[in-house]
Amino acid sequence: MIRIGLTGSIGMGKTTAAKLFAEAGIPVNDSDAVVHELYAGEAAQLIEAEFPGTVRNGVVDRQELGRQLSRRPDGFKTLEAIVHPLVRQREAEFIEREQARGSEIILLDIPLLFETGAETRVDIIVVVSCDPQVQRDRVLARPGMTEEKFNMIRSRQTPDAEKRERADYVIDTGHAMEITRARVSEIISDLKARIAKGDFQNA
Ligand SMILES: CC(C)(COP(=O)(O)OP(=O)(O)OC[C@H]1O[C@@H](n2cnc3c(N)ncnc32)[C@H](O)[C@@H]1O)[C@@H](O)C(=O)NCCC(=O)NCCS
Ligand SMILES: Nc1ncnc2c1ncn2[C@@H]1O[C@H](COP(=O)(O)OP(=O)(O)OP(=O)(O)O)[C@@H](O)[C@H]1O
Repeated sequence: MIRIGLTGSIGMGKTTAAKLFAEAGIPVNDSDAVVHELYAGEAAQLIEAEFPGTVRNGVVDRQELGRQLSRRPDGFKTLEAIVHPLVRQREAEFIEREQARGSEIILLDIPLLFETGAETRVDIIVVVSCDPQVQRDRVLARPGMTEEKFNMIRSRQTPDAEKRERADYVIDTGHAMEITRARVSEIISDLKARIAKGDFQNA
């Protein structure tokens, strides 16, 4: 089974690209979606204990958590120590399920792939990327997003240029959606051809 790791900086189009892979029939594990689930479940009380006032009706209020993190950026380390092991566990369960189903290719959406050394867990790295101005316009248009929060998140992410350099495939998301969709199809076809040629030992 070939594991694709999909990553990219904030607003570069990971979620959109992951949807296109799923539509093309590739099973996808979406880490951000897992975090949303955890924040309404098993992570909530652990986070409330470290960041009092962030849980409302049993669910982590991300705006409030974001506000507290802006005041104490060192809090990211504490938060990640709670969240990342739980995310890893869910990912491992997904991989096991797909292995049992005999899937040929799967996709792991890992926003912090380079930052957390996740390269070793995947066979192929796909990076979504676009012009920084497009990225900025997309992100600042989101409700509740501020320049400060955008800069804080960006400062914790590996720069786009470095991500592109370390990628096996880059998807440029700065143009029409159809171009992104075509690039996703092209990557899948290329991977299938490489699997057929015997390029991967674990295929
Ligand atoms: C900081 C939080 C509260 C902001 O929530 P919000 O809903 O406003 O934004 P969202 O989750 O959609 O993230 C926006 C962007 O920030 C990136 N991001 C999220 N957490 C981090 C982090 N710890 N370090 C760097 N970038 C991050 C995301 O990948 C995305 O590109 C939230 O992202 C969070 O709780 N993060 C900690 C969990 C985490 O590390 N998730 C990402 C990997 S699984
Ligand atoms: N050609 C394109 N490819 C991908 N996304 C596009 C394209 N054109 C416009 N967009 C828009 O850009 C936005 C990309 O946001 P998306 O949520 O996919 O990014 P993300 O990388 O997952 O963000 P985050 O890192 O914050 O989770 C979406 O609103 C999407 O509709």
